[in-house]
Amino acid sequence: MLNVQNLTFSYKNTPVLKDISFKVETGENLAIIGESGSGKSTLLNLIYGEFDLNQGHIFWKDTEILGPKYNLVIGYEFMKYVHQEFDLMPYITVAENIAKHLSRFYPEEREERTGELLNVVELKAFANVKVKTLSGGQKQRVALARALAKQPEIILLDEPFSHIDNFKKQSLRRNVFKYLKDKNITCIVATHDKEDVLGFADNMIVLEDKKILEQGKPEQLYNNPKTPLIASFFGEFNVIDDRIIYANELKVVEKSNLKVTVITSYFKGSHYLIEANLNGDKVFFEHNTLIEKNSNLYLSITKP
Ligand SMILES: Nc1ncnc2c1ncn2[C@@H]1O[C@H](COP(=O)(O)OP(=O)(O)OP(=O)(O)O)[C@@H](O)[C@H]1O
Repeated sequence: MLNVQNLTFSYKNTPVLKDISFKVETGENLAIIGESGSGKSTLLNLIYGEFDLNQGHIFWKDTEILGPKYNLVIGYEFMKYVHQEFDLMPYITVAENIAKHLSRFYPEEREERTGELLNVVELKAFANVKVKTLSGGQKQRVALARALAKQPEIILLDEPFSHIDNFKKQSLRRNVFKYLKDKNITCIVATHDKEDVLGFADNMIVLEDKKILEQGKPEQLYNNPKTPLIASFFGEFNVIDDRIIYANELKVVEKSNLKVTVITSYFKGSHYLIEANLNGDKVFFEHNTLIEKNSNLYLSITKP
C-alpha cells in the first residue's frame, strides 16, 4: 500500500500542495485530476522521491520514500515513473530500449518479455526501428513498455496517452490498464482526460487550491459532483436551481417550466449537443437530431 501522510510542498516560495493525505491499495488504479497547475505532476514527482517534502511522509509498504537530501540516487527499484519527457535512448532500437532493463543472463526470457511488452503497446512492427525516427506518440508507447519491463510494484503515469492519436488511444489504454490489473501493479495516473479514468480507475482524487477537494470512486464523483470543476471534468453541464445537471440529463418534453430558445446545434457523432437560451443564461442539452436555430421548446430534468 502507498500511504501519503500530511504532505506539504513548496517550490522555493511557491506553495503547491498542503496537507495532502491518501492511501492507495496494492493493485489499485488511482486517477489524479485537477486544473492545469494544480500540482498533479508535482505530486507524482514527490511520490517518486524527486524532491524533499517540507512536511509529511510517503511510504510504500514499509519503505519511506525519501528525496535527494537523503538519497544519492533518485528512485526505487519497485517504482517506475513515465513522465512527459520520455528519456529514451535514441540511437538504439525500440526492442533494445525495452530489453536494456532486462537481465542479459536469460536471453530467452528477455526476448519473450520484450515481445510481450511490444504487444501491450502495439509496437511489434517497430521492434527493430531506431527510436530517434519515431513519432512523439510512438516514443510515448516505448516509454510505457520500458517502464513495465522490470515489472514494478507501482507505476506513476503522467498524462500517459497524451501524444497518442485517437485511432490507437482506445485500444492502447485498454491494453495497458488491463496489463497493470492482471499483474496487480499499483498505478497512479495524472490526467486531464476522463477517458483515462472512466472504466479504469478504482478511485480518484481531485486537487484544487493545494488541497484534495474530493476523493472517491469515479461513479460517486460523476453522479454527485460536489462542484462545477468536478462536473466539467466529466462533460458539458449546467447549473439549474443550484443543481449540477449534465447535458445528457435534460430532455425535450411537451411542456415544462424550463422554456428555452435554441442558439446552435453541434454534431457529436452519436447525438447533437444543443446550446440554448434559458432566461438569459446558456443551457446545454443532448438531443438525437439537429434542432433549428430559434426553435422554442421545453426541457425536463431526467436526473432523479
Ligand atoms: N520546477 C518548478 N519550479 C517552480 N515552480 C514549479 C516547478 N514545477 C512546477 N511548478 C509550479 O507548481 C505548480 C504545479 O505545477 P504542476 O506541473 O505540478 O501542475 P499540474 O497539475 O501537473 O499541471 P499540468 O496539468 O499543466 O501538467 C504550478 O504553479 C507550476 O508553475
